[in-house]
Amino acid sequence: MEGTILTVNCGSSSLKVALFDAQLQKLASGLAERLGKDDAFATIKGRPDRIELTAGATHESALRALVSALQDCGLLDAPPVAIGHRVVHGGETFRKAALIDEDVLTAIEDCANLAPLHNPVNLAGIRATTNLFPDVPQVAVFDTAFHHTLPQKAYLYAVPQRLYRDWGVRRYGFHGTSHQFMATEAARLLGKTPATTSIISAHLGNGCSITAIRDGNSVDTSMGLTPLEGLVMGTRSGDVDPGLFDFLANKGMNAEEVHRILNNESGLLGLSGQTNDMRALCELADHDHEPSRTAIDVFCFRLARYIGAMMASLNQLDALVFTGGIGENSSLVRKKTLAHLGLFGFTMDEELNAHHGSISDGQIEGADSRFRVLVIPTNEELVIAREALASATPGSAG
Ligand SMILES: Nc1ncnc2c1ncn2[C@@H]1O[C@H](COP(=O)(O)OP(=O)(O)O)[C@@H](O)[C@H]1O
Ligand SMILES: CC(=O)OP(=O)(O)O
Ligand SMILES: [Mg+2]
Repeated sequence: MEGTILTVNCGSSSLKVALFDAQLQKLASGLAERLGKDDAFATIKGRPDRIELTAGATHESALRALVSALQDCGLLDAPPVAIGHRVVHGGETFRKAALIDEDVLTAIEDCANLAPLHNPVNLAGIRATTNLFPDVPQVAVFDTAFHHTLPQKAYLYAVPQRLYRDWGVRRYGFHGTSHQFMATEAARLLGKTPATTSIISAHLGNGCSITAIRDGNSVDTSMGLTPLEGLVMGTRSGDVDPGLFDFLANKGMNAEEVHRILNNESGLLGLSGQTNDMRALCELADHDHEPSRTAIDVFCFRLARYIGAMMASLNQLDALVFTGGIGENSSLVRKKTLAHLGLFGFTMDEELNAHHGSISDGQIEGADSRFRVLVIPTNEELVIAREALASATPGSAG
């Protein structure tokens, strides 16, 4: 079949789009940043000129500008055949991608109280593309869907069960499209099928999460009710003692302030006092900036602890996989993390770790390692495009 598939990933102040052909080859991608601010702008990858956006540009106006830039490139002369949207929280309602109609929109709205930072902007993106392309099928692809196989022992918090029954308080997990892609890619690289492959997938981007995947199914993951739990992230704390809330309340802080500290001012940024950007932190650490070293140490140690914890959910481990901007690019983070895991039998090949980019199979473990360790670039957009095509035009996608 012919035609293109547009994918849309709306973040709080950014918007990422990608365009694929019907064979799921990427044709173009674009990014709008600093939305809502005076200096909002957009770019199409590979093109030097910035697309100026009006001050305070919304997701809708940015999307319109990016679509018209794609049209100027001759890539979107006809409307796409399907549009896939990343939707962060699908609660317990969505176990797979859903073709968007009024009921689905209402259900996504209902999940918004579980992800107040993410779902409302995801909905804004859906409304924007609906206005631009009213006749094109739109598909919601949920971060949480891949984790619907979590067993109860992994998703229940040890709090009164009525919190789960009445309000849906449980662990959901996120970054599902990336973890799912890792399961498929790792199986391919190992010459196996996903259904018989068990991995630990570490997605380390601005948001970070780790998932134990047993025979292709998510069986434990580090993020919980919201994308705040678990690993140290760019600006999010990950795990803290829940007693901290009390403590800060007694210091006079309200819920909003505590939320801001833990979501926006913590993680690598909070520890280093400088930046949430791992690349910049590595440079600072090279120049003996002690707080940056500390930030990297805490990040890697937390990650190593979680890798250990994920082993409890598996009965075999075919590979530990690193992905996301940090996982794919930071040899230092991989090295420091694996250094904590000698007792499990992990070893690393320094050369392979430093130069994995030139090696197509992604291998970085040492010859004597008990387990394979792989570096695999993630491709959430491809998963979204594939799901969108499959849901919008059943029978056409492989
Ligand atoms: N060469 C590199 N070395 C270390 N960190 C890197 C490198 N390249 C990118 N990163 C880090 O990856 C993170 C962004 O990851 P990415 O997956 O692109 O984020 P997002 O979650 O927004 O998609 C940033 O912390 C960035 O500094
Ligand atoms: C759910 C989540 O953490 O997403 P991101 O990594 O895009 O912030
Ligand atoms: Mg990314």
